[in-house]
Amino acid sequence: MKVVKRIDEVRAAVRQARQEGKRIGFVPTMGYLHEGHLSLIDRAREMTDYVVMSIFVNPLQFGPNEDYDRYPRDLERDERMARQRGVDLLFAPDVAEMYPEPIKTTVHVADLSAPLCGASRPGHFDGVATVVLKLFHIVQPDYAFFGLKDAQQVAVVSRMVRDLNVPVTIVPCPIVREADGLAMSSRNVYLSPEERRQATVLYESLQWAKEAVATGLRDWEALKRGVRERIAQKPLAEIDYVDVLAYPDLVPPRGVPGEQVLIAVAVRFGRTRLIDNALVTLE
Ligand SMILES: Nc1ncnc2c1ncn2[C@@H]1O[C@H](COP(=O)(O)OP(=O)(O)OP(=O)(O)O)[C@@H](O)[C@H]1O
Ligand SMILES: CC(C)(CO)[C@@H](O)C(=O)[O-]
Ligand code: BAL
Repeated sequence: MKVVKRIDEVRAAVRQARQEGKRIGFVPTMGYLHEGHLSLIDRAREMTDYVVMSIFVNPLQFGPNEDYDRYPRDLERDERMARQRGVDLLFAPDVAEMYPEPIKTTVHVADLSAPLCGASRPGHFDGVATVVLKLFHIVQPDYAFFGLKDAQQVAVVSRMVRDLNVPVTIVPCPIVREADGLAMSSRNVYLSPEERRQATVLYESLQWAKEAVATGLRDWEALKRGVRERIAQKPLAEIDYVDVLAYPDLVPPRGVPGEQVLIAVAVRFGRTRLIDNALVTLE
């Protein structure tokens, strides 16, 4: 595995791989890798011949009172894990390489950026869309792999790619969970042992909601209430949002057969904000 910090080094390595006839796969991350990230590498290796991973904690997508400064970072460990899992090129730029001057051009994906995490983190998805488009232009991948743990991010990035004719195929990948159901996340390391125990309520309440929809519940307010009540039973949990929206348009569901419905939650435990979701296709 080659590790590079500069954009021109990425371009040279990818040009070479392409000349060798290889299909390019791309896995963008913010690092502090776990099995969720590594599952994206596995998928990329199945579908492509040359896997590029980026590790960049993007300041543009963090609000002023969020955890940019304390976001967990360990590049040495990440390098080891990425190499072991079969990444070909690891791109780990610093902020000055990605943003050499204050950025004047940003990407805003209307409507899809507004609800859910967009409402609690104003400007977040503009920061995500902007850095992802920059990374796509730097790497020029054929396929890019994103986890459905960030289902809204998948919707935003897919729409950006469609609207702006970016020549890349977005591959959404399933959520990887701990044995007790908690979705893997770099932020899980912030949790105290007691918070970690109570955090399983996200998955448990989503499982209940999935089951309720499968057995015919179509009253979305009642569904949200049920999820909220379950989460509220945990004393350390503070709900940010519980929402039910059609996917990927993120509008109120019509409740018709074949429609995909996203049940999404964000919950704070102390200073740690966790997200999780379930996608169900209506019968
Ligand atoms: N548990 C998971 N299962 C599948 N994909 C995941 C999982 N966690 C993260 N990903 C995906 O990995 C990519 C990089 O995400 P990121 O580096 O933000 O990791 P993260 O663990 O989600 O961090 P955080 O939860 O702190 O935002 C994204 O496409 C994200 O959806
Ligand atoms: C896609 C991404 C790497 C952009 O910074 C980030 O939002 C993430 O890790 O999901
Ligand atoms: N996984 C989304 C990155 C963030 O929380 O900023």
